[in-house]
Amino acid sequence: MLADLTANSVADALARRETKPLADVEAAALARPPALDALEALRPASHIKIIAEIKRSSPSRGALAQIADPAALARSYELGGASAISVLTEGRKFGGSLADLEAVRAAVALPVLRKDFIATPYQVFEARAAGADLVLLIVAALDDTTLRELYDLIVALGMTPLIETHSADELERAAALGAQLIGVNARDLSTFELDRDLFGRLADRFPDGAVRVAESAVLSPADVAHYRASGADVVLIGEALVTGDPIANLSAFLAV
Ligand SMILES: O=C(O)c1ccccc1NCC(=O)[C@H](O)[C@H](O)COP(=O)(O)O
Repeated sequence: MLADLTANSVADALARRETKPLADVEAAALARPPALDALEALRPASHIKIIAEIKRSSPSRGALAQIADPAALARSYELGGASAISVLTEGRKFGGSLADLEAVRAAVALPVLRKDFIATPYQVFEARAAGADLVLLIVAALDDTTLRELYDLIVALGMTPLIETHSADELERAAALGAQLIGVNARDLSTFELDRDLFGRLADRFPDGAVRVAESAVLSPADVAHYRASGADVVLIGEALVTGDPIANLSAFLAV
């Protein structure tokens, strides 16, 4: 499933490239004001930090929320105390787009993450051209050569890579990159199974100094407290924020 999601995202990017050649997207990326310092925004603090996600639907849960105005939702997230915004830009299964990312970028002063199945430099340039400050790279979807190439390109463009893992081996590959922002996704992206204890089992394998992000499966303040007690600096939350009152939920999650 992860392989299909990635192949589809790459195919969609190739189709966009027909009308927007790489040189144009690269020029647009370089013309953007500098990316915001996401590492500073997410650095460990005395309280948990939250990356709040714009997520309309997903392969595991189907339709979640219409989100007619992603910019308005992002403003609510900012008002509610989120430290960064994640925008799912994949169109087929998540109902997202680069237009969502651009709208969110224009609406908030927080760092914005492009969350997609990134496997080509073109997609990285697209992210910067749309105003992203962070780009997700999923270790399980990439060989080491591609992972290194994309990681270096994200950094060269002034953005921060968020390196997503789901096992001890993948954490080692993230550490070998020199990654400073590393996530453990509780969701197995092939089976969709959720394991809220995975983060805790891997927490002591993060490289020294890396910001530790627990991704997925937060439905209640107790889930945030569980991740925090296991060593998370940051949690990334989608479903619980798009299906409830975002400001009230953020407030409850930040109070743990
Ligand atoms: O959410 C899914 O079903 C999914 C399936 C396959 C690949 C990726 C998927 N989601 C991306 C994410 O990692 C989540 O949107 C994100 O971590 C937030 O998760 P949640 O709070 O559980 O909505």
